Amino acid sequence: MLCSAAAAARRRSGQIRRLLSSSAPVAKGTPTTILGPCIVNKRGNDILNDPWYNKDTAFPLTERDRLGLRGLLPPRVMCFEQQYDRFINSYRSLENNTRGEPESVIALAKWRILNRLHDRNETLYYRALIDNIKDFAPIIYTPTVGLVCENYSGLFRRPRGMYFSAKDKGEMMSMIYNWPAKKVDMIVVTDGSRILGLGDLGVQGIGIPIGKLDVYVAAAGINPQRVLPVMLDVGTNNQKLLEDKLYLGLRQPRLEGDEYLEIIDEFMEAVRARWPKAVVQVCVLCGHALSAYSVMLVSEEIKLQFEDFQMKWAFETLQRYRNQFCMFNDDVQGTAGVALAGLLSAVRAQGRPLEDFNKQKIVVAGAGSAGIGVLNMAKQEMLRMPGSSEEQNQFWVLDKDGLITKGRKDLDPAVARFARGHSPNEIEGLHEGASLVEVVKKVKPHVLLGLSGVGGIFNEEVLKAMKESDSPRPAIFAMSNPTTKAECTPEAVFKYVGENAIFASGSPFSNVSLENGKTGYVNQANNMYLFPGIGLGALLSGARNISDGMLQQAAECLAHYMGDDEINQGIIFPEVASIRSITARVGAAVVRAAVAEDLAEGTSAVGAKELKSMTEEETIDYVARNMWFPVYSPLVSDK
Ligand SMILES: NC(=O)c1ccc[n+]([C@@H]2O[C@H](COP(=O)([O-])OP(=O)(O)OC[C@H]3O[C@@H](n4cnc5c(N)ncnc54)[C@H](O)[C@@H]3O)[C@@H](O)[C@H]2O)c1
Ligand SMILES: O=C(O)C[C@H](O)C(=O)O
Ligand SMILES: [Mg+2]
Repeated sequence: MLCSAAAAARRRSGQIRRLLSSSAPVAKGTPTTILGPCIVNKRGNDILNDPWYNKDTAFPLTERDRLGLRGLLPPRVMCFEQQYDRFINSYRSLENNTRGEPESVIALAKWRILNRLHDRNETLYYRALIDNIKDFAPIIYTPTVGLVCENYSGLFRRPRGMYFSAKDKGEMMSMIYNWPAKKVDMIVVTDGSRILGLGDLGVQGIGIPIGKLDVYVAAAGINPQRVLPVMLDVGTNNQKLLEDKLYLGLRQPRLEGDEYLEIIDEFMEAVRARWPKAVVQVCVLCGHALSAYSVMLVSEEIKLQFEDFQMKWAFETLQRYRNQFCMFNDDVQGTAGVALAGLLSAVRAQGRPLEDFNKQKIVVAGAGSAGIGVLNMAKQEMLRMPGSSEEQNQFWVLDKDGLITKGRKDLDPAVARFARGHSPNEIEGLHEGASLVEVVKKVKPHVLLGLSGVGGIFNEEVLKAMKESDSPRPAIFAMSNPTTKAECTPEAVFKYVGENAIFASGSPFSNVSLENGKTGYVNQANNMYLFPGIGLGALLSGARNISDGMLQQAAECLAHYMGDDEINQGIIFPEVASIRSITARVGAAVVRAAVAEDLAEGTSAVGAKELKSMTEEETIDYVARNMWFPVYSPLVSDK
């Protein structure tokens, strides 16, 4: 049926077709597109209340008749495009009606309207999200997701995802079967202990896995029926929450040590028991509405993303599970790749060859899970450059106690490699615990990178010192989230460091209009540019583990995505709007790295041999074609 909003709709479907590049030849070995109707077992209100099947007013008359929907909906049948326009219009009028109100009020109002749609009609929700990712990402993801987590117990209306608590010890193996979906491709799990830069938010941290998985669907086309957000509630040390009458989590201090690990171990084993390799098989037609463009993803092994665990558990769980499960820690590994891409772009922006990366002086504020992850990956990259050695230390790392030197008492082994000084007393004119401004003044770094979780620490004095950087294009990465925790604003950077500065932040900021009429570009250095591609690449390669090589290739892919012209202007990361195309490339880079390392076991649809025979372009095409795309599918057979 053609609807009256025809012109806009046609334009949009043209864009969608191009996005899917369905005219491109199918890569050799690509699984065939599955067409044809899926049959739903439900009837009547059970369908209307199931966001996966629900089409609201768009159920055609035949489906209304045969699914017991007649009389449960107003008589007029709307088409998808009309519903879409109606939703976008109401979203825009909300924007108009809330003008002038505090930002947090507007952001939460926007989140509510999107969340209601998510709860009601997933097809429409994900289509709106994909088409408007630049506008909606800051609502369903960073920074608004932080506000949602802070207020989660009050905002809670309907559950989403699974909750395993310390009280469920011994029960998880059976609980995992309460999850209704037979197949799960991607799990994002948190224990809520370090939510963005907001600290321990206990059970309220569930908002993060939900937001990350929304990005997985929008950016990587992971089938939303096969994602599982998980909260492991082992208590909280947040006194305010423990005293909050509305708090929905366990009212007890966090478990520590073996008690903690026993909970995580039990959850991991439950996941393995429910979705082991043998159980997951090729499924040609199953009971959910596949889009006509979709290709079935055949998950061989579940992929797990660990998110927002406090540092000690982030590293411990990564070491504990990375060889046994197909998992990665986004804050340690995803962030590292994004930061590395930014660091390499900063070298290019200076007009220097990439080999000069090992001559960059880099000051890092924050030696936590993200900071250490970045340092390790950057060091690994430097060691690949000619003339590098383990002894050469290009990093100055600060934590809450200032510059970290070899003289630091109880030096954390993870950071020892980057501590300054050959001996406790010889620290190049700086001292243990030196302040950020002292370090920047003395070192004149090429890059100042913040992963401290402390807003505003790149203050006027620090930024003015960065103006004296040895780089013609000093780079400032204020990567802490959410917005209030950013180490500085772009306005301050372009004012105090100058118009040549390169700026990137973890949370989104607007470009800055400079006094000379030029634009000061703001880049978003957020792991959202990598984790969807890492997850999708791992899934499609059928890799059992996610290796350093796969992560390295993902980062390099992102680093090379931008052209020289853009880099010269200070644009070092792509537009969020192009996230599907970036993710296709990153995913392909991950698949190819897995193949090169002999880790790719392939899937039931595309075997290891076929993956191996694909060219780079064919791999990108293969990844892009395996992205789920939301369209209504017939729910009754017309045969
Ligand atoms: N942009 C992204 O993609 C991205 C990815 C991961 C983490 N992050 C953000 O990075 C921040 C840190 O995350 P994390 O997991 O490393 O946290 P963490 O708690 O593990 O580490 C924080 C570190 O910052 C240090 N610190 C505290 N105050 C400081 C100060 N005044 N000066 C210098 N260092 C200071 C702490 O000592 C600690 O080493 C969070 O805000 C998080 O949201 C951003
Ligand atoms: O969630 C984000 O926006 C990025 C990152 O994972 C973080 O913890 O800050
Ligand atoms: Mg995170």
